[in-house]
Amino acid sequence: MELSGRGVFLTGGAQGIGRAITTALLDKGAKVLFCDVNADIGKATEAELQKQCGADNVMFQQCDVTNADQLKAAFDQAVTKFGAVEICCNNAGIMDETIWEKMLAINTTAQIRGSQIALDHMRRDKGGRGGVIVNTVSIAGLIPCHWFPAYCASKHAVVGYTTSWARNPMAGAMGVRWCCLCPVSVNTDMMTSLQEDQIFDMDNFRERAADTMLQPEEVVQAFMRLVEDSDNNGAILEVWRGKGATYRKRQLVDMDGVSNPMVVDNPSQTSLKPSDVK
Ligand SMILES: NC(=O)C1=CN([C@@H]2O[C@H](COP(=O)(O)OP(=O)(O)OC[C@H]3O[C@@H](n4cnc5c(N)ncnc54)[C@H](O)[C@@H]3O)[C@@H](O)[C@H]2O)C=CC1
Ligand SMILES: CCCCCC(=O)/C=C/[C@H]1C=CC(=O)[C@@H]1CCCCCCC(=O)O
Repeated sequence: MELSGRGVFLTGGAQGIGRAITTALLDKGAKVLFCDVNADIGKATEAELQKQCGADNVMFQQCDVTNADQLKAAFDQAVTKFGAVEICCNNAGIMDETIWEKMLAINTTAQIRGSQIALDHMRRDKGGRGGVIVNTVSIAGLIPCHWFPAYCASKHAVVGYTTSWARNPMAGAMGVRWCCLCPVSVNTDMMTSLQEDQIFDMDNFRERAADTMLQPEEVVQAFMRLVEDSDNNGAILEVWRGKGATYRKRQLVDMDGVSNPMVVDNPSQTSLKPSDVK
């Protein structure tokens, strides 16, 4: 997928992984509306990115993703500003077991709602242009993690949701691809500001996390692979330090959309192209 001129909607973009993704998309010529609950950091990021990439290409909107009306209004603003949204990144997330219901509302419910809003807008069978929805999950969406059971559950749910839509028999007609971005620990505020009571067994976690920590830019490279490779749908892309990004699962698709999916589990098969699919 060529990114130049594409409209993007991204949540949780004021800092961390969301900001890094926004910056990389702008560098490739896309136009991004990012939202965040934190207005101070959001506005400061907007000012910096507008200076770097042009005031017309990037815009911030304050939005609490757990508020359905605010989320829809922010998405609609991106559509109005750019003409269409063809890339949607549901990225906002928190890690705090003490407020697990709020965490599920942000990490799971809002990512599902954001996906539904994007699908309604993008689907070709209802007049849209098609597109790709990337949900920022985590390795914690794929394996059990004793440090944060509720966080882990919030992420597993998103993997189930995202990959289920990818398997929809109407996927080809809808022309919308679905992807899960699954990094291990990343050097962002989420990790550096983590307090003792927010997870279990913190000392053990810190030891493990320190050994595996990625920089946001490494996650961005994986994100770009998901978005730019129009041949995949239902992709679960793991990102580990030292190993780079590896597909756990994806479906190869026809060039014109997402028909004839073939599930590929073996990373050695991931160089297959749709023409290889029988
Ligand atoms: N940092 C890490 O080690 C990893 C993070 N992730 C995931 O990556 C995503 C981004 O996290 P990071 O950039 O690391 O964290 P971060 O804390 O640096 O950035 C998250 C952003 O989301 C925003 N946000 C939080 N609640 C919100 C709400 N209700 N409405 C709108 N925005 C809200 C925050 O204000 C912040 O700007 C999250 O979904 C997280 O679960 C996945 C794997 C590892
Ligand atoms: C290889 C062990 C890494 C464990 C610690 C870690 O890096 C955790 C990072 C988390 C921060 C936010 C997330 O979403 C990350 C979850 C990653 C879970 C990895 C669990 C791996 C294991 O149990 O061995």
